[in-house]
Amino acid sequence: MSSPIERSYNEAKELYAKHGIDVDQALRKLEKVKISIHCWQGDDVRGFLNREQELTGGISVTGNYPGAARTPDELRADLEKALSLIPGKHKVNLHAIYADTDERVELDALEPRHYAKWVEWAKEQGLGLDFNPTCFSHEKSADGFTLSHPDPAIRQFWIGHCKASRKIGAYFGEQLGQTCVTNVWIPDGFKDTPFDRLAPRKRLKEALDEVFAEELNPAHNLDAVESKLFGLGAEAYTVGSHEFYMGYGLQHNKLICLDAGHFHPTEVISNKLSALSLFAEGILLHVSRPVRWDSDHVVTLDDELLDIGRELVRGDLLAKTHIGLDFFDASINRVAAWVIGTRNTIKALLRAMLEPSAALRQAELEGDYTTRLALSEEMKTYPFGAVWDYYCERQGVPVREGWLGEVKVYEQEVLLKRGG
Ligand SMILES: C[C@H](O)[C@H](O)[C@@H](O)C(=O)CO
Ligand SMILES: [Mn+2]
Repeated sequence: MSSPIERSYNEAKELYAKHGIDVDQALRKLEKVKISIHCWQGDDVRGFLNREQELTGGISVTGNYPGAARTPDELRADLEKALSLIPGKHKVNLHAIYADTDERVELDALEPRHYAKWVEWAKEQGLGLDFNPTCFSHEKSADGFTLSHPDPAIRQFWIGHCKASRKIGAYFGEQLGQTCVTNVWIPDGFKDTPFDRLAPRKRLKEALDEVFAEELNPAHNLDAVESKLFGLGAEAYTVGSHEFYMGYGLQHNKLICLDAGHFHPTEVISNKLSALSLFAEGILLHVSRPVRWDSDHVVTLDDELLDIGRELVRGDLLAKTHIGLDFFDASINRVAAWVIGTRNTIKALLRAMLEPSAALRQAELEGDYTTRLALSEEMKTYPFGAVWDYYCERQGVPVREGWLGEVKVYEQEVLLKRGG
């Protein structure tokens, strides 16, 4: 006797099949997509290397919801809880400051051994790991510059940290058999109008050439560079603008990272994917939700997220796009934030896989924009939810809001006992 969810799924399958959509095949494709889940949502981007250090770099976490992770073990426990509520097998994205070590070690002296416990855990959990040098929240980034700093000594420190980070990324890739994406983002910029926009960019270009000089096995580590339009304290100018990193990434075959909050408020990254895909080695996404500014809100299933899903699926870009998340909300349960944001991102991909792409493409080619619009609009009320529910049930995770009760229990039994 099939379950109500299976019955609804079978009815939905029949409906989609009328448009030539093979739903089972879509789910097999979806199951292969790994989302890179960012560790820093779990503790408000504080890390463990220097917990007294305040968060800098022009980014900000608001809210004071209790129960933030305070140790690597607590963070791994919270990630495990979130992952148990998310369908599929994914990756966890670490920042350098999340080293699991009792040593007092400087950023430019970090080594793979400082992350051995993370690798051991990832192996147990069947996860991949991604990585990021942490070029903020440090005394040597206090004046707002790192790789583009005019002081050669400070520049060398950050170059050393980024070089060390790439080696750690390659260690992750080699140990886990899943390529690690090591993404460089720096906060460098000016609060007010600069006199010289060019010199910092020349310094950054030369610094990155040093950072990337060592050839690493691309099966183990892929480098990414992340642009940004502005930050708190860098409102007037950022050294690593989109034009800079698009140029650098294309010239040096680096992944180009598009963060949804890093462009003008009228720009969306979904609109950039198809063009960039024709020239870039690969794309890294930081799926986020800017509200008024690069606020890093938890992603909701909004039009932009749905459009990102559509662009990736319609353009067959999933193989060259690494889908990372980047939001940090301390006003809600942090495990719930991971679950909501990751499930929504996967939903957006599934929605895109359940559209009559051949019919829509044909209608457009024939100039039949009536059918294109009518069919696109009608598909919005096809029983996508029945397919999503079945996928969750088949993947062994709670269906619909069933996961929320588990997070609330975890909150009572674990998070609230941490205090703070
Ligand atoms: C913590 C991340 O490195 C950071 O959010 C970066 O990716 C970014 O988007 C800064 O605005
Ligand atoms: Mn980002």
